[in-house]
Amino acid sequence: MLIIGIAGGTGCGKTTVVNQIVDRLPEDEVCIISQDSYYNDLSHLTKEERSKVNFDHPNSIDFDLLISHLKQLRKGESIDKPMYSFVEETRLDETVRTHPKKVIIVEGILVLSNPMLRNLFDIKIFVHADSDERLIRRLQRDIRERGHDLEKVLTRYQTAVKPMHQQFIEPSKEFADIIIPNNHYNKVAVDMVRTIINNKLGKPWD
Ligand SMILES: Nc1ncnc2c1ncn2[C@@H]1O[C@H](COP(=O)(O)OP(=O)(O)O)[C@@H](O)[C@H]1O
Ligand SMILES: Nc1ccn([C@@H]2O[C@H](COP(=O)(O)O)[C@@H](O)[C@H]2O)c(=O)n1
Repeated sequence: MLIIGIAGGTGCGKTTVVNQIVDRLPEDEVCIISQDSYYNDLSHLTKEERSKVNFDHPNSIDFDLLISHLKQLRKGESIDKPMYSFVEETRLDETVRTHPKKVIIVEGILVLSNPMLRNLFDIKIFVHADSDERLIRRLQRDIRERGHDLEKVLTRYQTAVKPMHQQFIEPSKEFADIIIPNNHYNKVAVDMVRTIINNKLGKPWD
C-alpha cells in the first residue's frame, strides 16, 4: 500500500490535482480521503453558532478519527468514512463504506501539519498557489458550490483562513517531499507523481 498526503492552502488546487493524478488509475486500486470529511461533528450547535467556528484551525478536525481510519485501512480493514456538508456546516448522519486500496490519497489543508498523521504518509506533497490566486478561486467556488455569499467568504478569509494559513499551513510546506507549483495547471508535475506511483507499485498503468 502507498499512502500519499497532499496539503496546501485553500483554493490551491488540491482536489483538482488529486483528480488529475487518479484520472487514469484503475478505480479499484485507489481511494481518496478528504480531510474535509473529518471536520468535527457540530450537530449539537445551531447553524448560527456553527458559522462562527474557525474551520481553518487544527482543532476543528477530528484527527484522531482520521488517523485511526488510516491505520485500519493500512491493516486491510474497511472503514465507515464520515460525510460532511459545507452547506449545513456539520457532519451528516450517513457514512461511506470505504475499502483498503493499493493507493490511498489523503488531501486537505492541514494534513502535513499534524505530526502523527504525516508520519503515516509514504509521499508528502504540498500544492502551492499564490494567495491572491487562491482567494479568487475560493470566492468563485464557495459562492457557486458551498452556499456562501461574498461578504461571508471575505470575512472568513480575513479572520480565519489567512491567519491560520500563515500559522499552520505554510509552515507545513517544509515537511513536503514534493512541492507542486499550481498557479497554472501543471501537467508535468501531475505526470511525475503518476510515474512515482506507477514505479512504486510496479504497474505500467500509463
Ligand atoms: N491551476 C488552476 N488554475 C485555475 N483554476 C484552478 C486551478 N486548479 C484548481 N482550480 C480551480 O480553483 C478552484 C479550487 O480548486 P480546488 O481543487 O477545489 O482547490 P482546493 O481543493 O485546494 O481547495 C476550483 O474551482 C478549481 O476548478
Ligand atoms: N463549514 C466549513 C468548513 C470548512 N470551510 C473551509 O474549507 C476550507 C478547506 O477546504 P478546501 O477544499 O478549500 O481545502 C477551509 O479553508 C475552511 O475555511 C468552510 O468554508 N466551511
